[in-house]
Amino acid sequence: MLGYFGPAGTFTHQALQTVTQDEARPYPTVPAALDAVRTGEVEAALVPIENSVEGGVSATLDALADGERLMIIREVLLPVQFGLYVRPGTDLADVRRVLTHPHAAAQTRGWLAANVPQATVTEGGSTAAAAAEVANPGSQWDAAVCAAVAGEMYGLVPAASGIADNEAAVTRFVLVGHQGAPSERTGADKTTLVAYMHENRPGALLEILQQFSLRGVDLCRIESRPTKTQLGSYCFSIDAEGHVLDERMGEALRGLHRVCQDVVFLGSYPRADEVPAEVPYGASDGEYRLATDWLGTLRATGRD
Ligand SMILES: O=C(O)C(=O)C[C@]1(C(=O)O)C=C[C@@H](O)C=C1
Repeated sequence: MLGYFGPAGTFTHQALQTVTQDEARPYPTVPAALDAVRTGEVEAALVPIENSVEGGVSATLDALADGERLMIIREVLLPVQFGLYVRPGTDLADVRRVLTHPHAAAQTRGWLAANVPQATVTEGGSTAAAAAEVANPGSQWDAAVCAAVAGEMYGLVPAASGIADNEAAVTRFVLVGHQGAPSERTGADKTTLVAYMHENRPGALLEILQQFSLRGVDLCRIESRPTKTQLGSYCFSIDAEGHVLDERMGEALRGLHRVCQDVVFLGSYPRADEVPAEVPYGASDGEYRLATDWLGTLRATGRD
């Protein structure tokens, strides 16, 4: 059984339905969904990790970095569109209190300010949980920012549709399972990790970046997250193009291990867009192996 950030009707639920129709178990928060994987209640869980407008989902980045180790098995991309959903009979002009997920609030901030300037927006739970709450006849909330699927599922009607400030927004979700052998290498892969520096000193971040750039590995995402030990202490959450089985990625990880205090490997898995990695000159597996063989001969015989 799979788990997901729920309840039914969240964008995460919709993303899950693009990969399986099997019954799955909803969890009210991302940490709860990931803990259910840790306890074995579910085999794996789908959670949001990044949005093209709002950036990384901190709850997910932190829950993956902390606690018993988990691994990303695959990723799913979903275009996200929002509507303002109300109980039947409520007009846009009557909307005073709006409830939604923080990422959804951020992606509709401009529209809400322009079209319901009288409303206050409260962030919490998920978009679908907000719809379920608004559906309550005695609810203190007048409207939810959510997907059409969620609005309809909980018996609400749209006071407005297509309210995203950026219509091309896409959210990326990851299916997270137990630590184990990484997913198979496809040639169009991503690797996710968290790098902890030894100490805060000049050039430490540059040193981390150099491990990738020297080996021709492109980064798709890098974000600093607090280590939560003290103010000003940060680690780096990174998505890099390629698989841990790629020679250049292996070299980059070896380099990171030498210069970092800790490197948390969170998986190598196929890219949802299936775009193959661009391997720069001198960075292919064949070229790495030739160089290793050459050095081996040199060391053994002195001949190049
Ligand atoms: O609340 C939901 O529906 C979610 O699936 C979460 C989430 C997010 O965390 O980014 C997913 C997609 C949207 O960007 C807004 C909210």
